[in-house]
Amino acid sequence: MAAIQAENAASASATENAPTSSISVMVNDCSGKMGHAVAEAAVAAGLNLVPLAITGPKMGNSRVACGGVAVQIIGAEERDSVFDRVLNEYPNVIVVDYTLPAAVNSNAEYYISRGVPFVMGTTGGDRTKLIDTVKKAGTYAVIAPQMGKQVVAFQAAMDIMAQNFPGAFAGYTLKVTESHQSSKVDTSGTAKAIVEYFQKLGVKFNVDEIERVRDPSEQVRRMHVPEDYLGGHAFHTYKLLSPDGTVAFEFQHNVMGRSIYAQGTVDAVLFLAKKVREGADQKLYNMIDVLKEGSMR
Ligand SMILES: NC(=O)c1ccc[n+]([C@@H]2O[C@H](COP(=O)([O-])OP(=O)(O)OC[C@H]3O[C@@H](n4cnc5c(N)ncnc54)[C@H](O)[C@@H]3O)[C@@H](O)[C@H]2O)c1
Ligand SMILES: O=C(O)C1=N[C@H](C(=O)O)CCC1
Repeated sequence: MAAIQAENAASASATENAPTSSISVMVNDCSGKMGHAVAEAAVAAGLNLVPLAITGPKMGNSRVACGGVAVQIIGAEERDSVFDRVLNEYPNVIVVDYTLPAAVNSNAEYYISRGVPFVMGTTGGDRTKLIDTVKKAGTYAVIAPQMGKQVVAFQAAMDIMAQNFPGAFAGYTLKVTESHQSSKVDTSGTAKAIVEYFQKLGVKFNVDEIERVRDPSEQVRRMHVPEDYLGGHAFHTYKLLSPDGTVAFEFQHNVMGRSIYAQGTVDAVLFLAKKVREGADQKLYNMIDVLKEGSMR
């Protein structure tokens, strides 16, 4: 730990005067694709990146550079000792979780047990249990399957339409197609969230009907994903058709790379740090709450 801290002291000086350097953030797992993007964005924004992170069980014992900060990656089986060290060194730490669906609920329960505020960007798991557990614990958290601010704005527009015009599209059919990098193990959490709005609008559709495209050649040929982004993209198309086939709607949001999510996650961390400092009554937030606060960079 001392060696890593010494190595990071030099790079930390670059962010010494950053207005946000007082906010310490631990990104689990910054050796993963999204976690690494967030860690780099956090350092670039002047946050104090904790040089320790948790990865999958028995997958630790490595180091990863994030924006010039060397982070020691330790397996989840050692999380108690890791958090003992982190909480001693960074008592006001905020944790960011970009792990895997299988870890969502247990990781959230662990952060709650250690009393740390967290931003849960990982999708999947038992979302009802996740929300209920955090609500019951009263832990400060931002939980969202989509951290890209502009996509969240689209989500909010869908939410407003569903709240104001429930049943407006009753009888319409819906086709949802999502394409992500072939390594993505779950169905798009964003698509699942958007489907809930269409359901409130009266459309009969189940998340099991969402078409997942994961084959790279099909993604290039059919979805027109640029080859450079086959390893990191999120293309979503929603097609609505009236019962008599004479009225059609199509909504799309296509993201290449991970920058939009990384920037949104940093906004979520800054937002949550403010709520913790203020001792806000509300503890559990989503990304629409972050957008509504308006204090985004
Ligand atoms: N909210 C958003 O805007 C958003 C954006 C992108 C990705 N995601 C979600 O983030 C998650 C990760 O995506 P990715 O592309 O980075 O995947 P990835 O496979 O590249 O990274 C996942 C990492 O989690 C680690 N891990 C597994 N179990 C763990 C555990 N118990 N504790 C700690 N770490 C563990 C793995 O070792 C791996 O390094 C997915 O659920 C994805 O849907 C959300
Ligand atoms: O790359 C991913 O994985 C993404 N996951 C989120 C989802 O499942 O909706 C957000 C988009 C990218």
